[in-house]
Amino acid sequence: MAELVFFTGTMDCGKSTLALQMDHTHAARGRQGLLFTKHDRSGEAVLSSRLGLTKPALEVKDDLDLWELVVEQVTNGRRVDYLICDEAQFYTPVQVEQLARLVDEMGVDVFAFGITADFRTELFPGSRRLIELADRTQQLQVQALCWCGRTATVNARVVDGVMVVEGEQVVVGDVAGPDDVPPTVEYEMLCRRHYMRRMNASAARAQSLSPEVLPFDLDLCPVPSPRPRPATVDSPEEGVPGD
Ligand SMILES: Nc1ncnc2c1ncn2[C@@H]1O[C@H](COP(=O)(O)OP(=O)(O)O)[C@@H](O)[C@H]1O
Ligand SMILES: Cc1cn([C@H]2C[C@H](O)[C@@H](COP(=O)(O)O)O2)c(=O)[nH]c1=O
Repeated sequence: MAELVFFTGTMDCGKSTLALQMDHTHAARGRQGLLFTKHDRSGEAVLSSRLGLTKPALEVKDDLDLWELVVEQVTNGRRVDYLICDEAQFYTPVQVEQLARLVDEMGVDVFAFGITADFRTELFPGSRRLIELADRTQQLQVQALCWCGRTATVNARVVDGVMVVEGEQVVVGDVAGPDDVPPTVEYEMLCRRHYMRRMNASAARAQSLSPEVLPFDLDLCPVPSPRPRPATVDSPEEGVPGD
């Protein structure tokens, strides 16, 4: 039975990598699929993973009718067993409905990948529709970490080093690496607690270095280091005082 599955997680948790892996696995068994993406960081019509894999994909413009496209392919004699849909948060709700119809009426498996919420913690319209319609919504196993070591659940936007909570919903961008010079807009994954306090790594570091701050201010420990301490499964909060 064909399925509509939404694979989701924060930015940088491996969604595009999984998308390419699933394509590989299904293609290796002789199934035929189509790859779609929208606004990939690497440019138009490409599906790219931070692990270095890339593959050509069809760019989903707002006016693209996914139902029509697949029906046309099948009418022209091409087999379409599955669709890989990356950056699905950017698809329109109508396009998500077209994907659901392809599952139900054409028996095509649809594997969609995307983040659920934007930098304001509000759902993207495409993700909302996917959550509403998917047969299954699956959280990715690899989770990004906040600078404090907790599991990150929010994608914060950082402009010129400062976390912001207002602006356009869509601004294509990347997460910063430990040694990167920050570009104007970048994203940083935070736990809810530090998102609510507007405390990204650089803000926490700046506060901890301020002479006005008492050393026992519990909010400021630990000082964020370039590489966050991994949380353990048994005691994710161990050694993280202050919250
Ligand atoms: N040099 C590396 N070695 C191992 N893993 C890496 C490396 N660079 C990035 N990653 C991993 O790649 C994943 C991000 O992959 P990607 O598919 O691009 O994420 P997403 O599509 O969710 O934003 C993260 O889990 C990250 O830990
Ligand atoms: C939070 C947030 C993200 N985006 C953009 C930034 C990236 O280009 C993509 C997410 O890609 P990834 O493969 O999951 O890393 O979404 C945005 O436009 N607006 C936002 O609020």
